[in-house]
Amino acid sequence: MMYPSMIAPDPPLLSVKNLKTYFPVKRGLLKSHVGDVRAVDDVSFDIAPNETLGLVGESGCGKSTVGRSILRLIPTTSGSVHYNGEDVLAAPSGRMKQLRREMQIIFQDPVGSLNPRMAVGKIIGEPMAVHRVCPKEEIPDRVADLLVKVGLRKDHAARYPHEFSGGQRQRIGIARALALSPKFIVCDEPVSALDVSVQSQVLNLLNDLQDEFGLSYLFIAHNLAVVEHFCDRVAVMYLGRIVELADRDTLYRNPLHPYTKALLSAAPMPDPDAEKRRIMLLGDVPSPIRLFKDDGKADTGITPEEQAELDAERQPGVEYITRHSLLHRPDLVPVDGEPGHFVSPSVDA
Ligand SMILES: Nc1ncnc2c1ncn2[C@@H]1O[C@H](COP(=O)(O)OP(=O)(O)OP(=O)(O)O)[C@@H](O)[C@H]1O
Repeated sequence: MMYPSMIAPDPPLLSVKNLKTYFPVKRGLLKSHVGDVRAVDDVSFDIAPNETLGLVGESGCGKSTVGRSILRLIPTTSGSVHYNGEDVLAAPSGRMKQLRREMQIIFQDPVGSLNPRMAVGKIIGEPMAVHRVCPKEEIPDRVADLLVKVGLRKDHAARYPHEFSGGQRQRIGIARALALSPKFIVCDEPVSALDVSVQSQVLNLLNDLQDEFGLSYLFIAHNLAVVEHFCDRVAVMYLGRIVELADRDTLYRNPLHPYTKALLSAAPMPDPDAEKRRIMLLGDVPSPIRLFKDDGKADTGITPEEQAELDAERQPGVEYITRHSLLHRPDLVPVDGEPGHFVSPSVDA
């Protein structure tokens, strides 16, 4: 199988190969196993030192599950994750604790992810104490330095999360992620819950911190416009699989997968001169439990009545793609003449 990884400079900091994370679906009194939600279904990519890879797709396509699987916050089904050449998924618990210092996460919801009963200084200082990164008495100074680095004040350490705005809370979340001097951070929709004006400030902060500390990011977002100025490469995810991967400029200039085209068509882009074809996605995302029939063909799951309903939504001048028609193979094929550009072939219904 062809891996999109080949384009990241060697050796990569993070290498994900054929990652699968399925959640069992259990039904009935006996809780029998009736199938699996294939949240992540054969995903491969690399991230180079100092690089940002964007992972983009609609809600439920499996982006967060990829991030959590890499950090071993949830169990994976199969595949491998290597960090600096080391097998993360097979690391014994003692080693995993050390690896966690280097691999961190910033969550979407700065409110829910900060303990409301802890002062900010404790929230940021606690990981330092647990991992014994320095003598205890040095922790307050380190916390103060981090607060200033993320654009807050030293005296904010004594305050509680509810005393801050959404953007400030996300800065606290970022300071907490930086507390252990990581090299790799999963940024899981870090600006989605923030006002647009605040979003760019937090993105600028993440950019500056990347330069200062040589960080690599897996940047998860549902909005292609957000990742446009932030990511070096972008992977587009649909139904547990990557359907297209390319460096940022290539992807925005020449999107090839119909799903990427539809996402770009829906995203508000800053270039008013660019003539944009309107492409809309129709219908629900198919269930990730059962995507294929026994003969290997795509299970579109659409009845003639549902098809008629979808047809009724159509407007003139707009190209429509039904989400059910977007099932695709897990392998990515290189695009001729565009190094580093990979796209997955569709599965015939
Ligand atoms: N713990 C779980 N148990 C069962 N199913 C789960 C679990 N976590 C996620 N899923 C399912 O896995 C699929 C992928 O979810 P995931 O949260 O990774 O998607 P996402 O792209 O990050 O979406 P969002 O942006 O809404 O978080 C969804 O169908 C979701 O319902």
